[in-house]
Amino acid sequence: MTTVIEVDGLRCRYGDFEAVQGVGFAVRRGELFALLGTNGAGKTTVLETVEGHREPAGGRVRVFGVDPSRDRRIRRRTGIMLQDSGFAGDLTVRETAELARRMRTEPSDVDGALAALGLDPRRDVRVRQLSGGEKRRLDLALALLGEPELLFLDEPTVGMDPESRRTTWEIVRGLLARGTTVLLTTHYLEEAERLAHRLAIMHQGRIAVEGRLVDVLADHPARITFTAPEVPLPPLAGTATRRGPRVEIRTPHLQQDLLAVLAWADGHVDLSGLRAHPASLEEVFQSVREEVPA
Ligand SMILES: Nc1ncnc2c1ncn2[C@@H]1O[C@H](COP(=O)(O)OP(=O)(O)OP(=O)(O)O)[C@@H](O)[C@H]1O
Repeated sequence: MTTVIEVDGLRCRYGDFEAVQGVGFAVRRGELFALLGTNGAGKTTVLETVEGHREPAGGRVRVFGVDPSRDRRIRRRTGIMLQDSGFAGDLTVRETAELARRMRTEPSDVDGALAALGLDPRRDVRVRQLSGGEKRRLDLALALLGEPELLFLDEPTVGMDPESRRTTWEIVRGLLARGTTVLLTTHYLEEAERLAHRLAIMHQGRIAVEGRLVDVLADHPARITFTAPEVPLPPLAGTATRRGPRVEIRTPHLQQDLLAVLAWADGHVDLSGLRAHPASLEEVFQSVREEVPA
């Protein structure tokens, strides 16, 4: 499968401060790679470098096989959804899209892009009168002009209501199905869970966790919880903690420990409220925040 983005040993500095300290990942064609992270982890810096807006202090970045900071030709093949498109607020939606179209070198269907984002009824409204969610949809419509092969989405659904967010996810899924490659940064873990083929969690300039969601979750302890009388528990692969009658078992072997608990309880102990959960992305994120020393 073709690799669209290759990042290897990337280092970025702001003066003496090394904001990105040896980051590497690859994104294949048609794949959505989500870059998650704690505040100030370095996501935006990585994104800007891959977009070609920033030169690395070290390491190597290739987009469509070339250095994005030196070879501008790849810009025709990419779309960038900025945090704020920066167009004048007194232009209408249609005028803004038309202006953005003229800045692209290849033909673009302005009306199609606005319709795809449900902005048709708002085409004659001034941009400053749009809601926050409508502005984000306009930013996405502008990024889609020219039908880019590679799309950079920086916090695409901030300010959107749940319905607009779902519509945006549908649009992104449609783009992926047509082979578009997407690099996404988001603070919404659910967004990454729903869209990402693979993801990375950054913390303090480094990637702490990377992989497919199922693999990332499988690498973290699952939880078994129940309420039971205070009798000794069976031998377990995981670690059990008790708070009164409430028992929580954190285990790398969910099936094995669940079977052990069920066999132990069988016919003797009432396990009220028994629940078994694989790790959630929220828990993985939390453990990254806690485990990597500052
Ligand atoms: N222009 C700058 N000058 C100095 N330091 C900067 C500059 N821009 C970013 N930084 C610092 O670099 C680090 C990484 O910033 P970056 O914006 O890439 O992180 P982020 O992961 O996108 O954060 P957030 O999720 O909070 O937006 C942070 O510590 C930030 O304070």
